[in-house]
Amino acid sequence: MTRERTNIILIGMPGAGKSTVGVVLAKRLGLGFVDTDLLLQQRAGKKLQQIIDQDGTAAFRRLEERTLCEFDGCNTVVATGGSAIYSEAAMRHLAAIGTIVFLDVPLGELAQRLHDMQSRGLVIGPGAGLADLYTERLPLYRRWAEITIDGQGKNLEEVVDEVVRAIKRHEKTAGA
Ligand SMILES: Nc1ncnc2c1ncn2[C@@H]1O[C@H](COP(=O)(O)OP(=O)(O)O)[C@@H](O)[C@H]1O
Ligand SMILES: O=C(O)C1=C[C@@H](OP(=O)(O)O)[C@@H](O)[C@H](O)C1
Ligand SMILES: [Mg+2]
Repeated sequence: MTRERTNIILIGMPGAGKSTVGVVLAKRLGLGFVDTDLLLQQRAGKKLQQIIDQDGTAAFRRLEERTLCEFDGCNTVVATGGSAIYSEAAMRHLAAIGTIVFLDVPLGELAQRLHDMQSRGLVIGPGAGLADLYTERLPLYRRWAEITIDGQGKNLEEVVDEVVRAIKRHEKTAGA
Protein backbone atom coordinates (compact mmCIF):
# COMPACT_ATOMS: atom_id res chain seq x y z
CA MET A 1 0.00 0.00 0.00
CA THR A 2 1.48 3.36 -0.98
CA ARG A 3 1.73 6.13 1.59
CA GLU A 4 -1.14 8.00 -0.07
CA ARG A 5 -3.58 5.07 0.12
CA THR A 6 -3.62 4.32 3.83
CA ASN A 7 -7.41 4.42 4.30
CA ILE A 8 -9.91 1.57 4.11
CA ILE A 9 -13.10 2.75 2.38
CA LEU A 10 -16.26 0.71 2.98
CA ILE A 11 -18.99 0.84 0.33
CA GLY A 12 -22.26 -1.04 -0.06
CA MET A 13 -26.02 -0.92 0.23
CA PRO A 14 -27.75 0.63 3.25
CA GLY A 15 -27.84 -2.10 5.89
CA ALA A 16 -24.71 -3.82 4.56
CA GLY A 17 -22.96 -3.03 7.85
CA LYS A 18 -20.52 -0.29 6.78
CA SER A 19 -21.00 1.73 9.97
CA THR A 20 -21.10 -1.14 12.48
CA VAL A 21 -18.37 -3.20 10.80
CA GLY A 22 -16.26 -0.09 10.23
CA VAL A 23 -15.79 0.88 13.85
CA VAL A 24 -14.92 -2.69 14.94
CA LEU A 25 -12.56 -3.07 11.98
CA ALA A 26 -10.80 0.19 12.87
CA LYS A 27 -10.26 -0.97 16.42
CA ARG A 28 -8.92 -4.31 15.22
CA LEU A 29 -6.49 -2.72 12.76
CA GLY A 30 -5.44 0.16 15.04
CA LEU A 31 -6.84 2.72 12.61
CA GLY A 32 -9.09 5.74 13.03
CA PHE A 33 -12.76 5.66 12.10
CA VAL A 34 -14.98 8.12 10.26
CA ASP A 35 -18.62 7.76 9.23
CA THR A 36 -19.16 10.21 6.38
CA ASP A 37 -22.91 10.35 7.15
CA LEU A 38 -22.00 12.02 10.44
CA LEU A 39 -19.64 14.49 8.72
CA LEU A 40 -22.48 15.30 6.35
CA GLN A 41 -25.01 15.83 9.15
CA GLN A 42 -22.61 18.09 11.01
CA ARG A 43 -21.90 20.09 7.88
CA ALA A 44 -25.61 20.55 7.12
CA GLY A 45 -26.58 21.09 10.76
CA LYS A 46 -29.46 18.66 10.34
CA LYS A 47 -30.21 14.98 10.02
CA LEU A 48 -29.94 13.03 6.76
CA GLN A 49 -33.71 12.59 6.46
CA GLN A 50 -34.26 16.32 7.09
CA ILE A 51 -31.79 17.24 4.33
CA ILE A 52 -33.65 14.99 1.90
CA ASP A 53 -37.12 16.13 2.99
CA GLN A 54 -36.30 19.85 3.04
CA ASP A 55 -33.72 20.19 0.26
CA GLY A 56 -34.29 17.13 -1.97
CA THR A 57 -32.14 14.22 -3.10
CA ALA A 58 -30.14 16.24 -5.65
CA ALA A 59 -29.03 18.69 -2.93
CA PHE A 60 -28.24 15.75 -0.64
CA ARG A 61 -26.06 14.20 -3.32
CA ARG A 62 -24.18 17.44 -3.91
CA LEU A 63 -23.55 17.81 -0.19
CA GLU A 64 -22.44 14.18 0.05
CA GLU A 65 -20.10 14.63 -2.92
CA ARG A 66 -18.47 17.69 -1.35
CA THR A 67 -18.12 15.95 2.00
CA LEU A 68 -16.47 12.90 0.44
CA CYS A 69 -14.18 14.91 -1.84
CA GLU A 70 -12.96 17.01 1.07
CA PHE A 71 -12.13 14.05 3.28
CA ASP A 72 -8.34 13.91 3.41
CA GLY A 73 -7.64 11.72 6.43
CA CYS A 74 -5.11 8.92 6.53
CA ASN A 75 -4.92 5.57 8.35
CA THR A 76 -8.68 5.66 8.76
CA VAL A 77 -11.55 3.25 8.14
CA VAL A 78 -14.18 5.28 6.29
CA ALA A 79 -17.81 4.13 6.39
CA THR A 80 -19.48 5.85 3.44
CA GLY A 81 -23.22 6.22 2.89
CA GLY A 82 -24.85 3.81 0.45
CA SER A 83 -25.35 6.57 -2.12
CA ALA A 84 -21.65 7.55 -2.32
CA ILE A 85 -21.21 5.58 -5.55
CA TYR A 86 -23.47 8.00 -7.45
CA SER A 87 -20.60 10.51 -7.51
CA GLU A 88 -17.82 9.72 -9.94
CA ALA A 89 -15.69 12.55 -8.50
CA ALA A 90 -16.10 11.32 -4.93
CA MET A 91 -15.31 7.72 -5.82
CA ARG A 92 -12.22 8.72 -7.80
CA HIS A 93 -11.01 10.70 -4.81
CA LEU A 94 -11.69 7.86 -2.36
CA ALA A 95 -9.97 5.34 -4.66
CA ALA A 96 -6.92 7.61 -4.73
CA ILE A 97 -6.61 7.78 -0.95
CA GLY A 98 -7.64 4.28 0.08
CA THR A 99 -8.53 0.69 -0.67
CA ILE A 100 -12.20 0.34 -1.52
CA VAL A 101 -13.93 -2.62 0.14
CA PHE A 102 -17.44 -3.58 -1.00
CA LEU A 103 -19.58 -5.28 1.66
CA ASP A 104 -21.77 -7.46 -0.54
CA VAL A 105 -24.93 -8.55 1.29
CA PRO A 106 -27.89 -10.18 -0.50
CA LEU A 107 -31.12 -8.22 -0.87
CA GLY A 108 -33.08 -10.58 1.42
CA GLU A 109 -30.70 -10.01 4.34
CA LEU A 110 -30.68 -6.24 3.78
CA ALA A 111 -34.48 -6.18 3.88
CA GLN A 112 -34.48 -8.08 7.18
CA ARG A 113 -32.04 -5.61 8.74
CA LEU A 114 -33.64 -2.35 7.61
CA HIS A 115 -36.73 -1.39 9.57
CA ASP A 116 -36.34 2.37 9.13
CA MET A 117 -36.51 2.86 5.37
CA GLN A 118 -38.74 5.93 5.79
CA SER A 119 -36.53 7.73 8.32
CA ARG A 120 -33.05 6.59 7.36
CA GLY A 121 -32.65 9.29 4.73
CA LEU A 122 -32.24 7.08 1.68
CA VAL A 123 -31.51 8.54 -1.74
CA ILE A 124 -34.40 6.79 -3.43
CA GLY A 125 -36.85 7.84 -6.15
CA PRO A 126 -40.60 8.17 -5.50
CA GLY A 127 -42.29 4.77 -5.52
CA ALA A 128 -39.00 2.85 -5.62
CA GLY A 129 -38.13 0.15 -3.10
CA LEU A 130 -35.02 -1.52 -1.74
CA ALA A 131 -35.00 -4.05 -4.62
CA ASP A 132 -34.93 -1.20 -7.17
CA LEU A 133 -32.02 0.42 -5.35
CA TYR A 134 -30.17 -2.89 -5.23
CA THR A 135 -30.57 -3.49 -8.98
CA GLU A 136 -29.55 0.07 -9.84
CA ARG A 137 -26.53 0.20 -7.56
CA LEU A 138 -24.98 -3.27 -7.70
CA PRO A 139 -23.05 -2.54 -10.94
CA LEU A 140 -21.71 0.67 -9.38
CA TYR A 141 -20.51 -1.05 -6.19
CA ARG A 142 -18.87 -3.74 -8.34
CA ARG A 143 -17.25 -1.14 -10.54
CA TRP A 144 -15.47 0.57 -7.64
CA ALA A 145 -14.70 -2.48 -5.48
CA GLU A 146 -11.03 -3.34 -5.10
CA ILE A 147 -11.95 -6.01 -2.57
CA THR A 148 -15.39 -7.65 -2.32
CA ILE A 149 -16.52 -9.31 0.89
CA ASP A 150 -19.30 -11.88 0.61
CA GLY A 151 -21.36 -11.02 3.69
CA GLN A 152 -24.08 -13.59 3.13
CA GLY A 153 -25.05 -15.31 6.38
CA LYS A 154 -22.12 -13.79 8.30
CA ASN A 155 -22.37 -12.03 11.64
CA LEU A 156 -20.45 -8.87 12.53
CA GLU A 157 -17.35 -10.67 13.85
CA GLU A 158 -17.21 -12.98 10.84
CA VAL A 159 -17.39 -10.05 8.44
CA VAL A 160 -14.64 -8.17 10.30
CA ASP A 161 -12.42 -11.31 10.23
CA GLU A 162 -13.06 -11.70 6.53
CA VAL A 163 -12.19 -8.06 5.78
CA VAL A 164 -8.95 -8.30 7.79
CA ARG A 165 -7.93 -11.47 5.91
CA ALA A 166 -8.83 -9.97 2.53
CA ILE A 167 -6.86 -6.78 3.19
CA LYS A 168 -3.77 -8.78 4.22
CA ARG A 169 -4.04 -10.90 1.05
CA HIS A 170 -4.52 -7.76 -1.02
CA GLU A 171 -1.48 -6.02 0.51
CA LYS A 172 0.68 -9.08 -0.16
CA THR A 173 -0.42 -9.19 -3.78
CA ALA A 174 0.04 -5.44 -4.22
CA GLY A 175 3.51 -5.54 -2.64
CA ALA A 176 4.68 -8.57 -4.66
N1 LIG B 1 -23.10 -8.92 9.75
C1 LIG B 1 -24.26 -8.52 10.24
N2 LIG B 1 -25.23 -9.40 10.55
C2 LIG B 1 -26.42 -9.00 11.01
N3 LIG B 1 -26.77 -7.70 11.20
C3 LIG B 1 -25.85 -6.76 10.92
C4 LIG B 1 -24.56 -7.11 10.43
N4 LIG B 1 -23.86 -5.97 10.21
C5 LIG B 1 -24.70 -4.96 10.58
N5 LIG B 1 -25.88 -5.44 11.00
C6 LIG B 1 -27.04 -4.66 11.46
O1 LIG B 1 -27.63 -4.11 10.29
C7 LIG B 1 -28.10 -2.79 10.55
C8 LIG B 1 -27.47 -1.82 9.61
O2 LIG B 1 -26.09 -1.73 9.87
P1 LIG B 1 -25.26 -0.43 9.52
O3 LIG B 1 -23.86 -0.65 10.02
O4 LIG B 1 -25.97 0.79 9.95
O5 LIG B 1 -25.24 -0.52 7.92
P2 LIG B 1 -24.82 0.58 6.87
O6 LIG B 1 -23.94 1.58 7.54
O7 LIG B 1 -24.10 -0.19 5.80
O8 LIG B 1 -26.11 1.15 6.38
C9 LIG B 1 -27.76 -2.51 12.04
O9 LIG B 1 -28.90 -2.79 12.81
C10 LIG B 1 -26.65 -3.48 12.34
O10 LIG B 1 -26.61 -3.86 13.69
O1 LIG C 1 -28.08 4.47 0.48
C1 LIG C 1 -28.52 5.62 0.64
O2 LIG C 1 -29.27 6.18 -0.21
C2 LIG C 1 -28.15 6.34 1.88
C3 LIG C 1 -27.60 5.64 2.91
C4 LIG C 1 -27.28 6.23 4.20
O3 LIG C 1 -26.13 5.61 4.78
P1 LIG C 1 -25.98 4.05 5.13
O4 LIG C 1 -25.60 3.36 3.86
O5 LIG C 1 -24.94 4.03 6.14
O6 LIG C 1 -27.30 3.58 5.62
C5 LIG C 1 -27.00 7.72 4.07
O7 LIG C 1 -25.80 8.01 3.46
C6 LIG C 1 -28.00 8.43 3.28
O8 LIG C 1 -29.06 8.60 4.11
C7 LIG C 1 -28.34 7.81 1.94
MG1 LIG D 1 -23.94 3.67 7.77
